[in-house]
Amino acid sequence: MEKLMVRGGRPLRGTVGISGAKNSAVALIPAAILAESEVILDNLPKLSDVAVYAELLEQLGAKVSWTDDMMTIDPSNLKSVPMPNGRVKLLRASYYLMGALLGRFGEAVIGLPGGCNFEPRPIDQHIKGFEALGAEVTNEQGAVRIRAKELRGARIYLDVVSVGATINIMLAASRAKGLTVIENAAKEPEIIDVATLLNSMGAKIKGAGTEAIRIEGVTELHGCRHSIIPDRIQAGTYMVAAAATRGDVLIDNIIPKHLEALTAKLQEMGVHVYEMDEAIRVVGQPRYEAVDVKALVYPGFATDLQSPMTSLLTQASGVSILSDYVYSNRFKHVPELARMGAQIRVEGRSAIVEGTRLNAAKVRAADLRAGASLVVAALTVEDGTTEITGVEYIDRGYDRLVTQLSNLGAEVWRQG
Ligand SMILES: CC(=O)N[C@H]1[C@@H](OP(=O)(O)OP(=O)(O)OC[C@H]2O[C@@H](n3ccc(=O)[nH]c3=O)[C@H](O)[C@@H]2O)O[C@H](CO)[C@@H](O)[C@@H]1O
Ligand SMILES: C=C(OP(=O)(O)O)C(=O)O
Repeated sequence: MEKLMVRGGRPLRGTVGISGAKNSAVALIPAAILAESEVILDNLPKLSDVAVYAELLEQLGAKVSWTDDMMTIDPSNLKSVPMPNGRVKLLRASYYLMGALLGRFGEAVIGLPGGCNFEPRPIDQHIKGFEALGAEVTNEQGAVRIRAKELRGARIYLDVVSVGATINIMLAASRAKGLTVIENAAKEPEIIDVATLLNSMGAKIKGAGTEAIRIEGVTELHGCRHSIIPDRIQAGTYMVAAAATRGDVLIDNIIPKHLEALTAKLQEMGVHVYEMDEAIRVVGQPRYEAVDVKALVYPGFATDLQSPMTSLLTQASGVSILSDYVYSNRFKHVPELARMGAQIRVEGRSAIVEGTRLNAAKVRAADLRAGASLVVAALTVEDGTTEITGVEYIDRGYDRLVTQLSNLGAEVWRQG
């Protein structure tokens, strides 16, 4: 079993360049199959989720070539092949094949998605959206079968603000007849990125990034070239790691506005954070104040940064409370951090963290960001080596993690 080994206690120092965003990439790749000709995606992150998605597109008959950070997708010979099982189960974002295939072929059979399972993650709002567009949706032995004779635009009010449902409805509606309005839409930067790609392909989408998105359906979409936005969650994780190790790191090639909630929280703790046009410098300090954090939908504090932030708050003086209002049970990192000596208790949707020194231990990443949280925690440990298993989760979301951390002076390596 592969492990990530971390010998901590060294302040991170230097510059780290951030790759394209996972959560954009895994939506842009399926979006490309709505086109009749070649789509080129630049600034693509090297992640296992992206590799799985490339294979899924190949199974559907697309020609995919991926070199460095560029992927070319030729969907001209695509078919709506049923995918009830297999690799669709490996990632959460396989649900975007539902919207994309529905838009292109009027039908799709896709197994219920996998990905990180910190708690049940329903897709009822995606289904509600497809049905509003005129599709018939049935559940057949764990796979979702969606069929529409004709997709017609509709007004869809989301009962919960959902990134996935907003994007999935946008994908299908871009080829529906007439106007679709998504109300109570999610506003995450990745949604704007997908709308930008679709508009470059010939779609007519307005309002992405606000709570009302208007999509005027078109009959055909064409190929284009698009550069993926930087990964704000990877960037945020390095910001947190720089603060936790009392380092001095320039996080480069990012959009600082996407990280405003984290920047404000770090400053409230006493971390020195300097925003530049496309970079943020984080300078750690000897003492931090405890703070309360509420994970919310964008532009609130990102739930994907809640677990790494928990590790940082073990390094603050006093008691911090982290509450997650997006995923109320996203605390699989807590028992593992406790093995490292952390003083944390979970009450309802909150983790209550008392500042303390951490020690080396053998721990397991139960999901992607729980893994990131363990890496941040391990980097603070002054003596001994922390062994982290569950590396396959971390590989879903961190591009060349060992190289990036080593370049910042950390002692990190993979074993086994
Ligand atoms: C691939 C991807 O982009 N993943 C991100 C995406 O996941 P994902 O798109 O799956 O998350 P959502 O925004 O849909 O989920 C937000 C909340 O709505 C609930 N919900 C969602 C859909 C639905 O049909 N019904 C329902 O009840 C979820 O259980 C959750 O409590 O946004 C999450 C919230 O920012 C991030 O943690 C994930 O990293
Ligand atoms: C939960 C995450 O990803 P996914 O939705 O792909 O499982 C994440 O990126 O933290």
